[in-house]
Amino acid sequence: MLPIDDSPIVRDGKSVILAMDHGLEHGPVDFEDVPEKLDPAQVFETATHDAVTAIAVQKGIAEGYYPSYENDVNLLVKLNGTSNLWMGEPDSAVNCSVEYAAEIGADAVGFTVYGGSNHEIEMVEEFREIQEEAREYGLPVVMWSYPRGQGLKNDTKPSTISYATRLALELGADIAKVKYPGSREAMAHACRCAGDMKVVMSGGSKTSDEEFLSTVESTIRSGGSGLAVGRNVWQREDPTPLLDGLESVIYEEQTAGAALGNESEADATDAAIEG
Ligand SMILES: O=P(O)(O)OC[C@H]1O[C@](O)(COP(=O)(O)O)[C@@H](O)[C@@H]1O
Repeated sequence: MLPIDDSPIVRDGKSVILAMDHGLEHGPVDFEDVPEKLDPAQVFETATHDAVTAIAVQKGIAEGYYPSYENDVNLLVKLNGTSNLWMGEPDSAVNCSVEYAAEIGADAVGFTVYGGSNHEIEMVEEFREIQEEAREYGLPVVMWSYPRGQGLKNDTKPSTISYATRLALELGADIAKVKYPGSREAMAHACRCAGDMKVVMSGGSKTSDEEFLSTVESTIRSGGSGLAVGRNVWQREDPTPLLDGLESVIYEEQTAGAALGNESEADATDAAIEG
């Protein structure tokens, strides 16, 4: 892994990567409740919030919208992706090279590996190529480490998530993005399995502010380095209050309760120290 604390996608050792590749991965259905967010410029605007250290998008969105925001946001280009129209074993087509991502201004690259899929072997070979090329450009590599496929039905089981972080470490990722395994203990184990590599939590479908910030707090207390989140942020009509909360929980290590204004600053600090 690279020493990436000086990378623009890291702030005080932590990251909040705003993911917006859902139009490809899930389709326009994810935008049904917030049709105005179909305009990528709106999500780039959200990414200008101080809490956000990078926006993660596919090549086409990067080409079209990053030039207007290059002074205000850091860019993570996702190098592979699959649509929900694909009905086969989990796989992800490589649709952008590291060289092209660097050319259009990427500060980092992202790549999905579905460990356990029938396509794991090819995906890992593709990851080798992009990881080594990214080293030449000095670009951090974020692995969307999502074990799934064949017999792997529950992709958030603690043993699956700790395997996901370890797999990312062993294959040379700089940050592993994994689903939350359901408890602080399980997340702490997954982080230990990652050695010194950073682990960020994947956001998941939209939940309440309370539930989401509590899970994020648990991730930070477990040794996690932040999150890569999409729907929980941009599916909110006004994402700013939640991003303010994420800033408190992730960078200031406040409790979720304090971030939501439900407990005093002193209580929050005490809890953070004890935690
Ligand atoms: O494959 P899944 O689990 O449906 O989710 C894929 C999506 O989740 C992410 O990894 C994270 O986004 P969310 O925070 O909205 O879950 C996206 O980058 C991606 O589009």
